[in-house]
Amino acid sequence: MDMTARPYRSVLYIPGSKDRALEKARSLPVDAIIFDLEDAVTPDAKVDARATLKAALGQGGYGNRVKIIRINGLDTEWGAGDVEALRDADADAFLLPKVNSAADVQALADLLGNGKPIWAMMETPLGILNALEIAAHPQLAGFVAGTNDLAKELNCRFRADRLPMQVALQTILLAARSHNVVAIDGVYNQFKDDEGLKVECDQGRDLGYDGKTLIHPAQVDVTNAAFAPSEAEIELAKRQIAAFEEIEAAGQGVAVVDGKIVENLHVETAKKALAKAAAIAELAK
Ligand SMILES: CC(C)(COP(=O)(O)OP(=O)(O)OC[C@H]1O[C@@H](n2cnc3c(N)ncnc32)[C@H](O)[C@@H]1OP(=O)(O)O)[C@@H](O)C(=O)NCCC(=O)NCCSC(=O)C[C@H](O)C(=O)O
Ligand SMILES: [Mg+2]
Repeated sequence: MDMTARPYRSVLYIPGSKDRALEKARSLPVDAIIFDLEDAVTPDAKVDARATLKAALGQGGYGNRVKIIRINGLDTEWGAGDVEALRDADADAFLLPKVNSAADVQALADLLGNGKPIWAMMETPLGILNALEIAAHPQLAGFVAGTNDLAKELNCRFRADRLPMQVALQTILLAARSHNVVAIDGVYNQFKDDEGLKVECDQGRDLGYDGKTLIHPAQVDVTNAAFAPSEAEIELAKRQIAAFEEIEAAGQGVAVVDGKIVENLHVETAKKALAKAAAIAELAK
């Protein structure tokens, strides 16, 4: 299931129980929203949150943002009820927490029964080790790294360079790219620290992630900028394409731009960057 043909720079979690946040998100320049029924909602608010969220989605106003509902795990007392209550809601995908295997994805697919795209939280050691089979599930369209749960499960420390997470982050990405699945990086918990957020965004972008999950509106601008092609990247892409076209017309296969070779594959990357910039500009209209 291909949901990759659009930007996912910023993916904001909104507690499904909070009217004010559900309202606020209608005006935020995020590419996608995760309407959360899991960790952002306390147990005593979980049942009521279903109706709150269904009403907000029914009311609409989220424009071209991708709408993803994160349900509670199917092994909890709320998971199946979440699906029952929201199966027909106006959402683009359902996000399942703590996915360990393709069988977990299939269990949600069976419950949904409507073929809706499924996204998986990648946040357990077993889930990471089974990333490839999870990505291969025909209904699976997106991965979200759950770096808080992963840190808890691994018993690793939070570090600015996320060294203990690298194997997991890269495994998620390898599996996603093997099966045309969207890959979104985990949250940055210190939501008032723009500098630290930028460092982590840049690392996620360097690794190849499509975007980052956010917990607060203050994180949107830094993230959108980090996951968009920069002016310099756009300018370079245009020069690479032009240079390659020129040498190709002369019957050659390798151009040189700024002292570096440019071959067919680099042109593909350059064209992708321009297409992404155009898609971002289109979203802003
Ligand atoms: C972190 C927060 C609890 C902070 O809330 P608060 O103190 O209310 O923030 P502000 O007063 O600064 O809010 C300013 C305005 O912005 C709105 N707001 C705040 N957060 C959001 C949001 N996420 N989406 C939309 N709007 C939001 C407030 O309503 C204020 O609006 P206004 O009144 O008009 O000025 C809070 O930000 C929060 O609850 N964030 C979400 C936390 C969350 O979703 N957690 C679960 C996801 S993270 C996770 O589970 C990761 C994964 O599973 C893993 O394992 O890693
Ligand atoms: Mg989690």
